[in-house]
Amino acid sequence: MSEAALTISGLDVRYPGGGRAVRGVDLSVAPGESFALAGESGCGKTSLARAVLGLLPPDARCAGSIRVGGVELVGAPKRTLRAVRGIEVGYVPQDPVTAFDPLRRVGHHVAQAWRAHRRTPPPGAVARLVAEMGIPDAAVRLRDWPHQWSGGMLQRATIAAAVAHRPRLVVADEPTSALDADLAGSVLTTLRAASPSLLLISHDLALIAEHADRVGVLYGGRLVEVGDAAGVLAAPRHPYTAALVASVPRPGAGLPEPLPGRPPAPTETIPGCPFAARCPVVRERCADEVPPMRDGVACWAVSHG
Ligand SMILES: Nc1ncnc2c1ncn2[C@@H]1O[C@H](COP(=O)(O)OP(=O)(O)OP(=O)(O)O)[C@@H](O)[C@H]1O
Repeated sequence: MSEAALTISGLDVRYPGGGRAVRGVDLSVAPGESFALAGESGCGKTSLARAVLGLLPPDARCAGSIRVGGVELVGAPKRTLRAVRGIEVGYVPQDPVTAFDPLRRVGHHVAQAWRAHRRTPPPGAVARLVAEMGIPDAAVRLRDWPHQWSGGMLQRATIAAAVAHRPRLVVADEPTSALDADLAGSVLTTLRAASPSLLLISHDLALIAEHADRVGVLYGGRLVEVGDAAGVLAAPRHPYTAALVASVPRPGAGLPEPLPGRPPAPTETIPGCPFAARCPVVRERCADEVPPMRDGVACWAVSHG
């Protein structure tokens, strides 16, 4: 079997003040795979993505292991993280408009992918790459200013920059949240086709079902369900995933059911299942024992009937 593009084991991310945003997460992304992380706001998706990119704030603490292409990133010196980021791991930001300097031409931004590593883009490479992302007349259009491009075109340019060095993995944190719904699908199709493997952060379950091979659902910093994306979202097994799916409005499906209560704060110490306080099928042991991940679900009610 070929080596995973990304292997995360026992990952914890803590912020000053005791906030534990990610708690003991294990996951891996295979070469060629698109893996999505889903969950409510505050569940730890961005903290996990930033840990992989080596972009956590300096006072954040990371424990456990993150391996990309055999290189351990947790505890690695800044020099190693800089060498990996942009070369082994590409990054597609959330909002393409703010990612561009309005006073620099679009081509300058894409060429930064080389300059950031003290390299010069080979002749024609920037235009070729941007054309591959579906921008017509790329060589000419690269001389435009960012305001002359639409949000969808700019996001395609950031994808071009993210894959310039043929990384093992692309990390994209809500890459379509600033785009119209009709553009989101086509940009994700481009992103997926351009990425050798993809860690996609999104709260849009419909986009995940369509554009990810597997999904991991995070709740209170813990992974509660992992599996085939379309399958998990069509027939969720964890009560939290089921509640998340039921809270999405769907045409012709009546009113969505809002999720009652609030997710736990990262500063809370929760001895058992993080979802216990909101769970419709809660058992006695859920309050005291963290359910282990079994067969893709971390839930006492599912794994013990
Ligand atoms: N720099 C920080 N210092 C302290 N706490 C932080 C910091 N960044 C994030 N947090 C907290 O960690 C928790 C997880 O945040 P994170 O941004 O990773 O979640 P998320 O699922 O990506 O949410 P969103 O979708 O809103 O971005 C939240 O409670 C957040 O307030």
